[in-house]
Amino acid sequence: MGGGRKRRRDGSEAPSIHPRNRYAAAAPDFAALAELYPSFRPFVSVSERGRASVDFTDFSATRELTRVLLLHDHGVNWWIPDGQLCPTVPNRSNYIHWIEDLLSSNLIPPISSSSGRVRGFDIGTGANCIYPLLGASLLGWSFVGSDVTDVALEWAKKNVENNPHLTELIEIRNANAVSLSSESEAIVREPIGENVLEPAEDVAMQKPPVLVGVVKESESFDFCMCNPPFFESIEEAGLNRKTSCGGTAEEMVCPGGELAFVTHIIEDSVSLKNSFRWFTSMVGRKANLKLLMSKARKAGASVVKTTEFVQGQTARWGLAWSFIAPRNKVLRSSTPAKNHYSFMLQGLRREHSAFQVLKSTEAFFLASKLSCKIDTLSFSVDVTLSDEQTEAAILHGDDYAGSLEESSAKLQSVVKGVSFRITVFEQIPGTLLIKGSLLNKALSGTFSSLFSELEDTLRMECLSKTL
Ligand SMILES: C[S@@+](CC[C@H](N)C(=O)[O-])C[C@H]1O[C@@H](n2cnc3c(N)ncnc32)[C@H](O)[C@@H]1O
Repeated sequence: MGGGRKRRRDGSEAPSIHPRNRYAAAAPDFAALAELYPSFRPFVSVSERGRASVDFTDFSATRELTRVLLLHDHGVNWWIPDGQLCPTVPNRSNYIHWIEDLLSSNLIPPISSSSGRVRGFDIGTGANCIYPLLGASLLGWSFVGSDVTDVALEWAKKNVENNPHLTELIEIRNANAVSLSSESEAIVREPIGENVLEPAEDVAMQKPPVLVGVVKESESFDFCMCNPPFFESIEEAGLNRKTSCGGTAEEMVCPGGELAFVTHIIEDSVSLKNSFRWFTSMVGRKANLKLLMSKARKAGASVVKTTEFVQGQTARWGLAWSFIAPRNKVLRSSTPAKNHYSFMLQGLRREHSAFQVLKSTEAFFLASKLSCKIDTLSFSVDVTLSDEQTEAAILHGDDYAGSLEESSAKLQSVVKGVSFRITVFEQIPGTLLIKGSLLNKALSGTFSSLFSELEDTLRMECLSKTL
């Protein structure tokens, strides 16, 4: 997922605009847009060399640019009142295309949808309603967009109604209109994991509903997405003076910041695991991303993926998780099972020594609730699935594509004990080779998907690379 990448000064790969983004080949042509849209003209200045530019520290200029890009390139009529959060169209499109990648990847099987149309849930759609408008106009997806403030709900509805070709596709829902005392709300408020940020979880408990109680019982969605209120205070929100994208306290701030908000989504996702194929959220801090990945795993997610979005001056990540068992990757009669996998980590800094990576590998399997034994002499980690985990992988997972009888017969023949071994080799300083060997052949599907997740996790921790 992602296109060709540039290297940062520290050797890690910088994220790049999604290859299917409308602006991947060429950035918006301000001069041409100013010719076509007189209302945009006052916001465009042309340098002596003839280069047209827009002052991104001017809210009115940013808003007018968004308006003309949505109109010119997407056929969408759009407006927001002064001060509301103003989205940048190319940046927001990257999140939509990443979800498109997740949906089309073979990682997990599709859910059956009655209409055949992709259906998404945008948590906190804002007055700008940007994700439903982009998803519906670019890809024909349908959406429920939720919010809690009067201004967001009023303007999101206006933005939908002003586009009659999209009104059938987008429903705006007031998350506060659901009863907080509903039974479903009580079901979800069981914190996940032990001791990972209890204060944030406590704060999340007092917040308005996010998914549970807002999603109706009979509903199912291909994905949810969210650009959460990132900050704990409006002072923290006001730190980026290089752009003026507006944003009121209600939009940008929530008690506990993004960590509490996304924790709330993860907690809700446990109760709604069968109602969504993918749960996703944007995350603004790398330290939070790591914590949230671990929370999703502790909550029982079977797949956790991340990406880094190109987002101007500020870094932003995408986090996705699912409870659906990963698809069968091997063990079809025509596909021989693969017993060895490997990948390289290059351009590592000193703190990412072979020992540290070995410890991170151990932490990854422990977070996935697997038992493992680290050997610091041979630089290896042996991973063992319990009998129950092995049974679940074979009978309910996708490690075997045969009938129930065949699966049971296979179960009898499974050799119990160490399932696979991960070894870390230092090739040259700054380059590590990670090898995985399957010792219990019955678990090749589980092994291949866990190894691919380990690769994603180590790359994210060590290299800041899109996964
Ligand atoms: C950072 S803004 C994102 C707006 C828009 N999606 C965007 O990307 O520009 C966060 C939004 O979440 C909304 N919000 C806060 N708590 C919420 C909740 N419990 N349920 C739904 N929306 C919520 C806020 O009102 C705000 O509009």
